Amino acid sequence: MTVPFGARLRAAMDALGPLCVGIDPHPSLLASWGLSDDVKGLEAFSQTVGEALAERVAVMKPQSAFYERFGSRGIAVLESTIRQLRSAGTLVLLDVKRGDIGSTAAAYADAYLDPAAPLCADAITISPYLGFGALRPIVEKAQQNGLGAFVLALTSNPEGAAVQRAVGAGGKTVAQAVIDEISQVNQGAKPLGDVGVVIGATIGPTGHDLTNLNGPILAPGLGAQGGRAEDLRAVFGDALGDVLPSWSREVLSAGPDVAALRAAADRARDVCAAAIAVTA
Ligand SMILES: O=C(O)c1cc(=O)[nH]c(=O)n1[C@@H]1O[C@H](COP(=O)(O)O)[C@@H](O)[C@H]1O
Repeated sequence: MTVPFGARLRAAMDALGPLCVGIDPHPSLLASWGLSDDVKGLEAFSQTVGEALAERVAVMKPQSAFYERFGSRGIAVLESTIRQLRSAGTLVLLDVKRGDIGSTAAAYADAYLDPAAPLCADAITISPYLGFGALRPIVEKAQQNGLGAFVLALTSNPEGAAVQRAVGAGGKTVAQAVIDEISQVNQGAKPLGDVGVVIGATIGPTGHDLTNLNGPILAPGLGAQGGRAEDLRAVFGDALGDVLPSWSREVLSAGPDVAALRAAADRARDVCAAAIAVTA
């Protein structure tokens, strides 16, 4: 029987600590690693990050945009990166931020959440701003296949607030309505539901209610965007135990040395684990 994504994620976080490392091969990082800004550089970067961190961190999150830059050859590198990480046993969250009308959302589900698809990951990021209901085909496909999805709720960028914190007819913010929809999907799942939210570590206290979420919370924005582990408690309160802090540039800039990358990831994990433990 397929083990659901939420259970696999909980086990990975318990075994390896609360850490997601993003694979974001920015041109500036390729340059600082001494790599060329081309497919060969992209491939070397991805392989080194995988070699350094696969099996050591709970989740790795390749950012699709940096692979798409190079067209089909970049996508081929993304495919092999996902394969390399998954075969090492690391959970792969593919950051593609998809979201469309239902019939097209179903095609995105086929592209990323079907075990037979070349780009199949353990989970993907999705955007609910065409309506949460339009994402159902993605959520259903994920759950059928023991996979997951993380829905953008309160993003780390300052521009997100105008949309996400707007108050709808029921008196709830748009983000709270999204959180509540996810809570329904995750209801009763043990130890954790398969559908997560994305809430930036940078946003400060907002008063959103995560009590019934019963799902993982991806918290990007640490390091390069100014978020700090010490901020997590103010943002997430009692939900801290389900938070998966995510770091990209801050950790990646320690490369290309494998030992230095590992040390940076260990530091990121340890500061977050300590911040989370304070209130546990
Ligand atoms: O979905 C995401 O991962 C995401 C959501 C969000 O609210 N903010 C955010 O920064 N991200 C992603 O997280 C990564 C952050 O990278 P760094 O700023 O280098 O740590 C990028 O790949 C962003 O696309």
